[in-house]
Amino acid sequence: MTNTQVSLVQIDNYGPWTVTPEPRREADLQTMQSRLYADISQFVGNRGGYVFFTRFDNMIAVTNGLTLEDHELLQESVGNRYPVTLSLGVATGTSPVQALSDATTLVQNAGSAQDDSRRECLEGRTVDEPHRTDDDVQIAHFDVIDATGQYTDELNAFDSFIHIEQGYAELMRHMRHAHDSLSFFVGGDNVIVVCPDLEAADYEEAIRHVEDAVDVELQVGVGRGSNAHDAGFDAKHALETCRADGTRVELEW
Ligand SMILES: Nc1nc2c(ncn2[C@@H]2O[C@H](COP(=O)(O)OP(=O)(O)OP(=O)(O)O)[C@@H](O)[C@H]2O)c(=O)[nH]1
Repeated sequence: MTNTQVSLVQIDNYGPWTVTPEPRREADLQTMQSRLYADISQFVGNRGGYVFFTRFDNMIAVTNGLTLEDHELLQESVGNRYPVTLSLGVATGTSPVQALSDATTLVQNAGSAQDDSRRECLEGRTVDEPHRTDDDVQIAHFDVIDATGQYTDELNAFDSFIHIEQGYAELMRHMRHAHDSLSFFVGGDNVIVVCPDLEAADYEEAIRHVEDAVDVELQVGVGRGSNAHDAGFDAKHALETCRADGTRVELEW
């Protein structure tokens, strides 16, 4: 059974910082946000986790395998190298949505996102040995079938983007409300979904739902593992099987 460890990463007091002493140049904010995301992705990824940029000021990570000491080191390292600091909430559970909700509550209870006195809080708990198992994390990797032929090579780049984003928006809402899962756009036509214990029929239903609602055709590979990388890597292999065999749903276990 899944036991997903989810970390909420929130930049402390970021809103006020972006306009103090006066509004900062947008390109500088975009550069800082994307470098911070890249750094956190490398730190978490080197330890087997995934982090998603989400809203950039709030990022969501799957951190099975990372300890609270790892989280502290991330805070220290970012605090030493960036003009902003991070607060972190960590929670675990069979439902990724519930785990994220608990992680969020921990950060919210420590203070407002725009409270100057709340800095570098670290709240929560991790899944530690001997409780870790090979199916703690379930990752589904969705992509749009033949996005290149349907959109990229056919429409202007912005209209392609609208189609892809519509598919993403419908999938993320449906997976959140019908299947207790967290979906994240990761570039191109790809969406990575952090799931509880779902079965092939659940993914088939979700794909049908998106096609009926917004006419975007998806395929999905699904993997399980003790951390996000292991589960996500199996999901990528399963997606390759979809591409090779023309199937819509492949589970790699
Ligand atoms: N983040 C991420 N992006 C990917 C991955 N694979 C493909 N992409 C992106 O998706 C875009 C489209 O690639 P594909 O999904 O292979 O192309 P397609 O035309 O949809 O073809 P099929 O998937 O075979 O139906 C690429 O340009 C990349 O931007 C992946 O594993 N991770």
